[in-house]
Amino acid sequence: MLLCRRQQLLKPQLLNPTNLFLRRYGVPPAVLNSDPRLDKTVQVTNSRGVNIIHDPLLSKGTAFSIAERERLSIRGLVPPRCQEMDKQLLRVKRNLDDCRTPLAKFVFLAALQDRNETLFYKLIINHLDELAGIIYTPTVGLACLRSHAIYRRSRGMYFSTQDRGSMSAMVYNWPHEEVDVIVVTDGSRVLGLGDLGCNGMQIPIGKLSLYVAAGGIRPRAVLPVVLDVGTNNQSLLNDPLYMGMGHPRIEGEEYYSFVDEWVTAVKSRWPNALIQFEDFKYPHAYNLLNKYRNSMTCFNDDIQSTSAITLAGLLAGLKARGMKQEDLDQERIICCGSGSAGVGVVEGIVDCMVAQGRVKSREEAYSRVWMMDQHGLLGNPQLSAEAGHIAPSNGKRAALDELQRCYVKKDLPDGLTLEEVVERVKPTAILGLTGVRGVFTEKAIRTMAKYTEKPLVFPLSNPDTHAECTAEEAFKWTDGRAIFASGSPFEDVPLPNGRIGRTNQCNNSYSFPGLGLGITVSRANRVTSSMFMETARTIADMASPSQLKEGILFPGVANLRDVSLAVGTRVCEVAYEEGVATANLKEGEVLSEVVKNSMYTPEYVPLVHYTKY
Ligand SMILES: NC(=O)C1=CN([C@@H]2O[C@H](COP(=O)(O)OP(=O)(O)OC[C@H]3O[C@@H](n4cnc5c(N)ncnc54)[C@H](O)[C@@H]3O)[C@@H](O)[C@H]2O)C=CC1
Ligand SMILES: CC(=O)C(=O)O
Ligand SMILES: [Mg+2]
Repeated sequence: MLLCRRQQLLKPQLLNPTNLFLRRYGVPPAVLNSDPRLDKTVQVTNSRGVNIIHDPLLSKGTAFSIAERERLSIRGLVPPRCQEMDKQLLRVKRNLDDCRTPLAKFVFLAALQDRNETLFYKLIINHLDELAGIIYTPTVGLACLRSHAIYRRSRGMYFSTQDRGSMSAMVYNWPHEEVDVIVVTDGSRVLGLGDLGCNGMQIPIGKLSLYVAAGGIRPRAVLPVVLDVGTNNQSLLNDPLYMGMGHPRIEGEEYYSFVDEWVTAVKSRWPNALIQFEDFKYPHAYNLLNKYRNSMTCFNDDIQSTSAITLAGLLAGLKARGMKQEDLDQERIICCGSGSAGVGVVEGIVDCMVAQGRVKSREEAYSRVWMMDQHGLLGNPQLSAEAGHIAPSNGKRAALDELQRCYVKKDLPDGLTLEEVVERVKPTAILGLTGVRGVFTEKAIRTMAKYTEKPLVFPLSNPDTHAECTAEEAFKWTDGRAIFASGSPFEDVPLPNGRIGRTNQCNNSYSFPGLGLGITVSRANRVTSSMFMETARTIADMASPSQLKEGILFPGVANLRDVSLAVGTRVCEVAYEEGVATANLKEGEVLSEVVKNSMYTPEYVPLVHYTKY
């Protein structure tokens, strides 16, 4: 009886039972097979009435058709006029524009996401340029700082120290069977803002909103997670509104076995899900990546996808100066910050130089990069002593790890200041991954500009208040000659000669949505290094010659969906080339079309009620 009724409502298109429909709507194979006419242009639910209105994945607000209201028992529960999405968009945009501060906009958008995800994503996609800076950096940073104060409704899952021993049961509390992408943080290094404990939840939420809006992952297939292992942030611990565990962070073996329990639990329910590690402090970030990268589908965003976009910036920067991508070995690069992101970025650069074959060895590639940390240059302490002064780093710097040691400059004194290094090295590019405002000093940048016609100045730390310098400073100190890219958005800068100093956003938001798209479409069982290098190359090729001439390295944020499609397609190809793809391609299928067609677009589809008795 029910099936007959349902059949009347469905479009008469034949579907292959193995297609995405199964995954998208959670219809059991038995049902699908009994009704081959089901089409992905309908959504099946076992909810009814007010439960539909209050489910953000199903709700259409005022847009339910009269037929839907009838068959879903929601007649009278919404205002009488059936208003389509265009009217709703008008209303929410007006309301949004009335919000006075970025944080108020953030709260408004979060509430919209909690009411109606389809409308939320439509709004975000239509205004990506304007709204990426609200749901993502810089405003998401502020939202993390204030998360305990602006809390309205829970989103995602929290696993805390009081959940040890229960995680494999807890994962079944998540209401959705299908999870494609999980972004997980322990809140230990949130952007450049430090340890924010479970307030860090806003970061996985924001990242996953971009996974959906830019990468076309389905909203019901994403899961934001916080691992609450305590916090060392005393002001949060003292705050009566703080919602996380009220103890200092657990460390060492206790910490790693906690994460291990979570990984095991998640893999037991969603063995194919991609896990993105996000904003874990150093060295946990590396230790976790190294522990899990060869046994499951995971990557670390700060280490690996930041490396992809920064490499893309450098490769495009070469072209913007009339050189070729293959000339990367011609660069002299100072990297301020030798933590997770810094080391990840320089390793990606070295990998690329080696792959290009212009350097004879990895060691030769290391020689093109000068690494600094808060104690100055990673150099030779012996030379500092011989020069008669104690290296500023002496006794203060923790022992360098294996990767950091590769970048130590034996021919330069340890602990040299940035200005001293710039004077000696005459860099062509300077990268900031310190999380500290003002690290790029006027003297350092002016000196750099003395020796380099078009210096690449990349203050990549987030949010904008923690950038190593501002766009205005970079252009002023280089007489408008800088090629500028920052982690958080900066406005273009009008220059005295009437030209415009173009700013670029060099943020992993250009890389991770496409990576996730390619990985999930190919069902890759591993995330390989080539995926990141190919992501870089793909993005580096996207700016037009006229844009490059103006100093524009990437398509604007408004084009993130196109960037993700291009990256997703290339990553998918790499997955098949390297034999890590597990999804079967059908004869004659064109990969770019498969990827494109799999991308979620926020549209209302007819809702169908179905319960299996
Ligand atoms: N644009 C983007 O896509 C991304 C940007 N980032 C940003 O990078 C920053 C760092 O992130 P992580 O590497 O994960 O942090 P981290 O804590 O692992 O590393 C920070 C590094 O900066 C160094 N440092 C601190 N003060 C310094 C100073 N005055 N001079 C030179 N070095 C100094 C520290 O010694 C440490 O090596 C954060 O602000 C984050 O927002 C991170 C990932 C992606
Ligand atoms: C963008 C990013 O992942 C970060 O700043 O940590
Ligand atoms: Mg991050």
